[in-house]
Amino acid sequence: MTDLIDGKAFAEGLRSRVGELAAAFTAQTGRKAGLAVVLVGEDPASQVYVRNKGKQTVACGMASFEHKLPAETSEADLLAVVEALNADPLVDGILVQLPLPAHIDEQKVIATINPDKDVDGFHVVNAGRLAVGLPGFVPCTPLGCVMLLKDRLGSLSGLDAVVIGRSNIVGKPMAQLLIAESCTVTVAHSRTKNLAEVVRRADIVVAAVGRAEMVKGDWIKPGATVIDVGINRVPVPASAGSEGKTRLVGDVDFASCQGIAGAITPVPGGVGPMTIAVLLRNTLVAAHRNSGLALAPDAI
Ligand SMILES: Nc1nc(=O)c2c([nH]1)NC[C@@H]1CN(c3ccc(C(=O)N[C@@H](CCC(=O)O)C(=O)O)cc3)C=[N+]21
Ligand SMILES: [Mg+2]
Repeated sequence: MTDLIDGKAFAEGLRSRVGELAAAFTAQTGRKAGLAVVLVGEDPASQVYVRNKGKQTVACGMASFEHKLPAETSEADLLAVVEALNADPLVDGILVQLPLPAHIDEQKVIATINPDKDVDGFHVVNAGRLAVGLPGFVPCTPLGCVMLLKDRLGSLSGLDAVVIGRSNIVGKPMAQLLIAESCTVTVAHSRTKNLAEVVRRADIVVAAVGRAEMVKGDWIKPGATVIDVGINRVPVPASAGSEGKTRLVGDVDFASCQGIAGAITPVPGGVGPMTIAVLLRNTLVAAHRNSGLALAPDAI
């Protein structure tokens, strides 16, 4: 039997703890913890995420500041918005929605965010802190994955983990976090030889390649825990009334893992909701640090 890892339910629990601590923060400081989200352009998927983030931020008792800028916004104007948010004492966390339009240098924008407001954990200072084991902000998706893994497995020490994907946003920080949990970590990617065989060694598989249903059930060691980070919108197979319809699938072929994996995250309802919940958690941590207030490291 393959268990379902219910990321949606876990994320709800995390958000309710964040909500309680956010209320305590407001009682202590007389203000709400604040998250600013900057969206450049009109990408429909990005608009959905930004709207969900805004709603969940408010539902947790935090302040949401949304900055929607036209697709033609110049890099200089975007940098000026980020600098204004850096200087705003009501803004604890800043998220600039990626990807940005092609005429804007993403690295330059990320480098402009104050690392202590970088709740995405994308700034090189936070990547460096993670790499050397200093406290800092950890990217939300991989941190959410580790929370789900520890909830399922307890200690991860000594387990073989294979991360498929080497992005700065998921694959690399995921590998760092799993090393910190004392896993034996392999980072596989599009050039990996014998990928199926490499994945077959894993007790933990984290799929973050961005290719719909690429990881097949016969790549999975029986009983392994499978975390699917992929969010791919694919056309629904042709049938009456299905024209133009799409559905979300992960990077893992979910159906073929049934009866083989010990546990698997679904898409939707797995890692996605955790990403937003961890973002709110990081924002609350930022609010405490930036106000000089203590928050126990294991409080959330
Ligand atoms: N600076 C920045 N930080 C991000 O964290 C960031 C970003 N840019 N750009 C876009 C990606 C994508 N992302 C998701 C968040 C939640 C879901 C999520 O909640 N997904 C739901 C389904 C949502 C749906 O139906 O489309 C689920 O998996 O159940 C998905 C994707 C954050 N991102
Ligand atoms: Mg890759």
